[in-house]
Amino acid sequence: MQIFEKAPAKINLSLDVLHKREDGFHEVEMVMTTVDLADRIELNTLEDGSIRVESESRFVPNDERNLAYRAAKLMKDHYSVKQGVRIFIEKNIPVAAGLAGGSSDAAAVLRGVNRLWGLNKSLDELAVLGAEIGSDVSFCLYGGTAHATGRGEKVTPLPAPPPCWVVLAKPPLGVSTQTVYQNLNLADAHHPNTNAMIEALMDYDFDAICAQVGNTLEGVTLNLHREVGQIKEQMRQAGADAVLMSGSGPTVFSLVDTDARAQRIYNSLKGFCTEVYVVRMLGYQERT
Ligand SMILES: C[C@](O)(CO)[C@H](O)COP(=O)(O)OP(=O)(O)OC[C@H]1O[C@@H](n2ccc(N)nc2=O)[C@H](O)[C@@H]1O
Ligand SMILES: Nc1ncnc2c1ncn2[C@@H]1O[C@H](COP(=O)(O)OP(=O)(O)OP(=O)(O)O)[C@@H](O)[C@H]1O
Repeated sequence: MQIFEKAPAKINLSLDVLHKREDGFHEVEMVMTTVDLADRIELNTLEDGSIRVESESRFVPNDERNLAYRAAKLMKDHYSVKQGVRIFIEKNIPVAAGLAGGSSDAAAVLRGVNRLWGLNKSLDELAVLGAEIGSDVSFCLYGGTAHATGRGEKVTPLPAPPPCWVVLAKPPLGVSTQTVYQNLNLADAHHPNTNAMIEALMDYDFDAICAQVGNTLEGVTLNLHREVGQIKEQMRQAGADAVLMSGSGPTVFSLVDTDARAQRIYNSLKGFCTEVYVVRMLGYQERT
């Protein structure tokens, strides 16, 4: 049997870090949404019980370090499944970019092997397993737009934002999420107003959403990599309605409500960094 799953990237419209916890993770409060830049996952049953990962991308590991492999292994062990799976990842989301590419691949594999192996588990049950793989995996399982708390694994759905264009630009460098959290000094960090962002979504108010974007981790990555600030400035000058770094970075996104301005921002960045995308906000839950 063969099935396909779509694994969309996420952006953090709002990311607040509250405090460091006893377990080393940080308590966060985030508003996240999916965008139409996605990896494509192909799954085939392997009757010999093995798990294999393949990708044409040279940036992703093809062994147990791959989050997609870990997702399949977790499902196989947890539900005592005899069959195996070949996972092919068509990698379209930039790696180590702050767009949750690996987490979304893992979530797609959880959903996919659930179907492939006929397990019929609920998304809520899969989300509990997903949290063992990474903090963003639970959100990626549901997709859409959501409020995420805890270390990111407690997910409550929110209404989709009004349709708009999202321009994504990643400078040619990767960022380790762990390093960014380690370098965060909460005493002088910026804290976005999460409640105001949730209200803006409830009101379906694009201007209010743009006014409320904010990310506590942005200052850390800006200090580490000046390219992030340069991209932000370039996007602002080209007419973006809102500009923010996603997750721990280094990808910066802008929100724009006309395609002409989205194109202008895209053109202004093309000479500056090679990985630039103009995509739609998905907002609602996207499957397969
Ligand atoms: C930056 C975000 O992507 C925003 O959506 C997430 O907070 C990070 O999610 P993720 O990449 O799935 O992160 P994980 O794989 O769970 O954790 C990677 C590392 O980031 C740090 N980490 C992550 C999440 C969190 N709430 N607090 C943390 O301090 C920890 O040092 C952890 O070892
Ligand atoms: N399927 C995968 N796709 C991409 N990276 C993977 C995958 N599996 C493991 N990795 C490893 O995970 C690391 C982080 O990659 P990823 O693209 O998920 O980062 P990210 O977008 O910054 O994630 P987040 O936004 O959740 O912090 C990379 O160094 C990569 O080697």
